[in-house]
Amino acid sequence: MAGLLSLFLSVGRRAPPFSSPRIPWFVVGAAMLESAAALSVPPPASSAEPILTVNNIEVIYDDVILVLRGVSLSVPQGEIVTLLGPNGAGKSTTLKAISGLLRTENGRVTRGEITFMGESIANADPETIVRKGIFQVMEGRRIVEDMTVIENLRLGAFTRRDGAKAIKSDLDMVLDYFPRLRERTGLAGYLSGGEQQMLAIGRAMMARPKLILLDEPSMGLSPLLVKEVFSIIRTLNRELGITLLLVEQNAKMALGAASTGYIMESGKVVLDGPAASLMDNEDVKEFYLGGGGEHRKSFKNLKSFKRRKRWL
Ligand SMILES: Nc1ncnc2c1ncn2[C@@H]1O[C@H](COP(=O)(O)OP(=O)(O)OP(=O)(O)O)[C@@H](O)[C@H]1O
Repeated sequence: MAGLLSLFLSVGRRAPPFSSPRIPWFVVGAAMLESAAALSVPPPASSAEPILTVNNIEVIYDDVILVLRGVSLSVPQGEIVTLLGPNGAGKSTTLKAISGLLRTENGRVTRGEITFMGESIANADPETIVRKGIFQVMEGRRIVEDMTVIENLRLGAFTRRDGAKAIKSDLDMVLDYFPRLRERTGLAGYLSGGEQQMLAIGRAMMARPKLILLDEPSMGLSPLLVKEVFSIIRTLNRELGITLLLVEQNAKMALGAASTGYIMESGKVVLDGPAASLMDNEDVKEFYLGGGGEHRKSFKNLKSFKRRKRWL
């Protein structure tokens, strides 16, 4: 089942519409549960109860490549939290550590704890994590291009056991949120980039998630489509109460939608706080909201980073 999950999370991006279906069946290694030390709970980022806490995690790929070093964050129930940072900072790795997809890339959480709705999920298998209510929409959308829109959406419901009627009703609900998709009856490979992103989000909704991990939804989209996708993200959060953890390069859009932001660099969180105050922060403005560009400095040299306490 982890292989099927990997199918639509990991492949399909570059498949031409009429190519033959390729369904790699990942052989996921045995669970490598670490006896993570009991750590204190991070301070709440808002008044809402956290649905997810990541406490001081370390992640290693291929048993040797240390990528995350003591990352902590808290996602309050019903809110949108964003994770920002330059390429290679470890944002996607953080999402994969939460969704369990790390193990499909020979990575694992070697220290720290991840707690979802009070239960430890660090190093659990991806299917178990989907069943608990977390669904990751991977960077690059990863829809299955040689399946139709409806077939892609139905894939999102593959862990559900509540019957065809409930699934059909959710399919209609998703298509109501994405009316553009209702009109697209051909193969998903022919959808525009924005429609593919909508399909990827719609497919996540079909799993009835409590928390969606969304990796760079604005990637490769025109400014108009970015606005449309973010408007849908806000609507899903407001109307369906879905909590979102959003990784983005578009800091302005992400901080505009989120209640809380975390900024990562070189495998660590270097700054965090309410999204509105991050928007007003001079360093964030310089680094992420227009200034800086190619020559931006590192957060690690800032006094505010040096003063920042780690949750331990
Ligand atoms: N499967 C993997 N095996 C080994 N190293 C990896 C793997 N995936 C990512 N890395 C490394 O981990 C580091 C963090 O990568 P990650 O993709 O998490 O960063 P990111 O902040 O999401 O960046 P981007 O915005 O470019 O996706 C990088 O140095 C990357 O090369």
